[in-house]
Amino acid sequence: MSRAPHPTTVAPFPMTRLRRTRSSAALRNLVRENTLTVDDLIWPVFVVDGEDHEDAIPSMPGVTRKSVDRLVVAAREAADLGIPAICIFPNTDPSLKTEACEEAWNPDNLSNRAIRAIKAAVPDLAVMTDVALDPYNINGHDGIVVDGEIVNDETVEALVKMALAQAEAGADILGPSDMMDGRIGAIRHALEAADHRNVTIMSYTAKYASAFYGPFRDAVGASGALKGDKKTYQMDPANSEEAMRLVERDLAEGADMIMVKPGMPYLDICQRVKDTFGVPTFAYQVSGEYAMLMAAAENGWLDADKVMVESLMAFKRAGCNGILTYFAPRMARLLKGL
Ligand SMILES: NCc1[nH]cc(CCC(=O)O)c1CC(=O)O
Repeated sequence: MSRAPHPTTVAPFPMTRLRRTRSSAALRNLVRENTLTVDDLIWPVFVVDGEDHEDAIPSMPGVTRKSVDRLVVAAREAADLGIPAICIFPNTDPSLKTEACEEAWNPDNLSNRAIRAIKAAVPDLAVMTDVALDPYNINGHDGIVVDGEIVNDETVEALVKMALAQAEAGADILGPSDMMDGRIGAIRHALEAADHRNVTIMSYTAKYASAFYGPFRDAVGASGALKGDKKTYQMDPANSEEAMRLVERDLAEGADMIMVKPGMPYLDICQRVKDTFGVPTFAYQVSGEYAMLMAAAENGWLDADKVMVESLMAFKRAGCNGILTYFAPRMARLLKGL
């Protein structure tokens, strides 16, 4: 992954034939610049109330919402495959959604129950969370809405309570995905004050206002609630300089890891972040990217395994340390030859 300066010493043809090192699998293996391993994978999962229950998400073929008991089984399987981390997203009962989003910091909410159950059963698997109010918000927004405005500072106070409850439940990685200003610093201070010194923060730093989140919003049941769009807090897809400022800001506030989201349409941002800051950098291959590849595969237009491998390798080439991907178990199985 080290990037040499562009070579100026290439001998002219035919002394140099760049095809030579492509001429056999053995040579290709020798000169390969990047590798994809199971250590690169974080598996996003959906949890729902109930027992021994699982429902399909039509826009995400092969992905299901699972009750906590089933999620624990899936988490154990993921750990057995060598997947280092799982990321939990709750499908909250609509009756629990309010304007103030109090369910977000209920120590016994669905997400916190799932964290506890997984950490008890599979302690070595890192558990990541989503820190944002949308699963609990009657408005479907990531922040508290007052007179039509998504209010920043009140939201940050709520996010701090939510983050602390997740840390108490045993989360290893907190993932603030809300895009409010000042939330990383506020969460970091609160974690230190509560002696959660080793809880890490992977900030959704460059999170764009994207149309690729559609299937996810179906999966967590937020599509119906959301009025309007998220453009006053998520980034404009036209911007790259702004992403650099956000990364610098989040690092200064105490983020341990940086995320770019969505993934495939934003590989330039991944590469820029890694080249500029050299910090642990992750990409989220989001629901719409997964849906797009799987829909084509189900039509027989693309080979699912091949586009999975190629799309995930692209993140490594761009400099990412890892990828949140719904393909995680499938990719892990393929890597193991299963
Ligand atoms: N805080 C919400 C959140 N956390 C992760 C995703 C999207 C993930 C995906 O599409 O796979 C979203 C949706 C949104 O911002 O509307």
